[in-house]
Amino acid sequence: MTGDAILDEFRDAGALLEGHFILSSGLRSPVFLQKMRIFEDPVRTERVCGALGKLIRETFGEVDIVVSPAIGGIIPGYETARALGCKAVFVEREDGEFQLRRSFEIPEGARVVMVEDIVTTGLSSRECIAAIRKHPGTLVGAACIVDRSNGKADVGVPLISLTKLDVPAYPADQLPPELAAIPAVKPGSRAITA
Ligand SMILES: O=P(O)(O)OC[C@H]1O[C@H](OP(=O)(O)OP(=O)(O)O)[C@H](O)[C@@H]1O
Ligand SMILES: O=C(O)c1cc(=O)[nH]c(=O)[nH]1
Ligand SMILES: [Mg+2]
Repeated sequence: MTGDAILDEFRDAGALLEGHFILSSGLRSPVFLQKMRIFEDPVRTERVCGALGKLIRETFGEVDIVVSPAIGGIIPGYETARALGCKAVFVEREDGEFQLRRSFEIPEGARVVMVEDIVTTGLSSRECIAAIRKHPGTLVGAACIVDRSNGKADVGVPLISLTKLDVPAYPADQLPPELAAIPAVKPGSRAITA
C-alpha cells in the first residue's frame, strides 16, 4: 500500500480533520488524524494493518508479540498482530505512566515490536518502549501507521511507518493568528481522569 493510498484511507474515512487541535504532547496543530474513524471500520482496519504487518515482517522478520500504547494503539496493535500471526498486548496508564497490566507477559526470548497509530513527537512511543523494557523479551523495532514527524522522531529503536507527513505543530504560546482564532479541542486520552 503506498503512502498516498494510506492518506486516501484517512480521507475516505473522514479521519483527516482540520481545525485547532491540542495534541497529546501539548503542541497545537491545524490538522488531526482521527484514527478512530479508520478503526470504526473493520474492513478498512484490516487493509491498513495488513499493510503494516507486511512492512513489519519485511523489515524486522518474525515477531512474537506486538505491544501498543492505549487507547489509540489497541485496535491497530491487535489487527497488526493478526496479520503477523502473533500476540497483541497493550500498555495503559497507571498513575500517569504506561504499564503492562491485566496479567500480560513479555517473556524471555520473545521478539517484540511496538505498534503505534500516529507518531508526532514520539513521546508516547518512548513511554511505551520504557514500559516494554521493564520486561524480558527483545524489542526489535517500532512501527506506526502515520509518522507526522516526517521521520524526525527518535524513539530509540528503528521506527517504520506506512507514510510520513510534514504537518505544522506549534507550542501553545506561539500560535499563528489563524489558529489562535479557532477554539481548541483535545481529542486524545492523555491526562483524561475518571
Ligand atoms: O508522538 P506523540 O507526540 O506522543 O503523539 C502521538 C500519540 O498521541 C495519540 O495518543 P493520545 O495520547 O492522544 O491518546 P489516544 O491514544 O487515546 O488517542 C496517538 O495515539 C499517539 O499515541
Ligand atoms: O499528536 C497527537 O496527539 C495526534 C495527532 C494526530 O494526528 N492524531 C492523533 O490521534 N494524535
Ligand atoms: Mg495514543
